[in-house]
Amino acid sequence: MGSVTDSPNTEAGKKITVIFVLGGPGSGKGTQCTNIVQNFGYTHLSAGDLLRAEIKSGSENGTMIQNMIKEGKIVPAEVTIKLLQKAIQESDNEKFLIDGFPRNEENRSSFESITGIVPEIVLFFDCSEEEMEKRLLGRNQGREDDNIETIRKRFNVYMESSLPVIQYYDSLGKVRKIDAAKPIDAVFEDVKAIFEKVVA
Ligand SMILES: Nc1ncnc2c1ncn2[C@@H]1O[C@H](COP(=O)(O)OP(=O)(O)OP(=O)(O)O)[C@@H](O)[C@H]1O
Ligand SMILES: Nc1ccn([C@@H]2O[C@H](COP(=O)(O)O)[C@@H](O)[C@H]2O)c(=O)n1
Ligand SMILES: [Mg+2]
Repeated sequence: MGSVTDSPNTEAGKKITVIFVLGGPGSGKGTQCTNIVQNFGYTHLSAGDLLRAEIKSGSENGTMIQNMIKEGKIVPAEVTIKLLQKAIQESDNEKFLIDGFPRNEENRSSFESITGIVPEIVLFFDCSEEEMEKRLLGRNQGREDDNIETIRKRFNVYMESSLPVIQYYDSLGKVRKIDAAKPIDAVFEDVKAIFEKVVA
């Protein structure tokens, strides 16, 4: 990986299928990715989880990443893309759910120019802010950004920077919008219907 090729989603001779999983903070991206992995054999790469692991690893970028996450800001694309590339290269799988990425225009355009990978489809979990706030405040996973002050900042970043990326993919006909306000099992029924149509 690292350069644009004639066959954009090809890495070391294997065809890579990438699905971006987008939606607001707390819309249920991680929850549904777990279900998709169990049922459809994808590997789940959460950009947020990779960044949190980078902090824990004691990397030189750790303090910068931690400060950005506390403020609900988007880490420079170059950092997140390196983590995603490494995870893709180290995996034996060819099918990836990339959760929480691209989060802004810089994420999107840098990923495309650096990797040449284009998503097969983009899953968009659509949920009201009121419901997402309730879920995040009840999540109880010890995340430093699940407090009301940071949650509000994350919502602002989502509206200003992430929604335009979803709109961009919608203009390309790639977005599959899901009503994420339903109960978890009902959301997964809708997700399944979409995946049954995706060519493996
Ligand atoms: N459909 C749902 N109905 C009710 N609760 C849900 C639903 N989906 C997920 N949850 C719960 O909401 C919380 C947030 O879900 P999850 O971590 O999957 O969201 P996320 O989109 O990955 O959030 P983030 O962007 O912050 O990582 C979790 O506690 C999860 O159990
Ligand atoms: N592409 C991304 C994804 C995430 N971040 C930072 O991580 C925080 C948590 O992300 P989740 O998807 O786990 O909610 C997010 O608020 C950002 O600070 C990022 O910078 N770039
Ligand atoms: Mg998540």
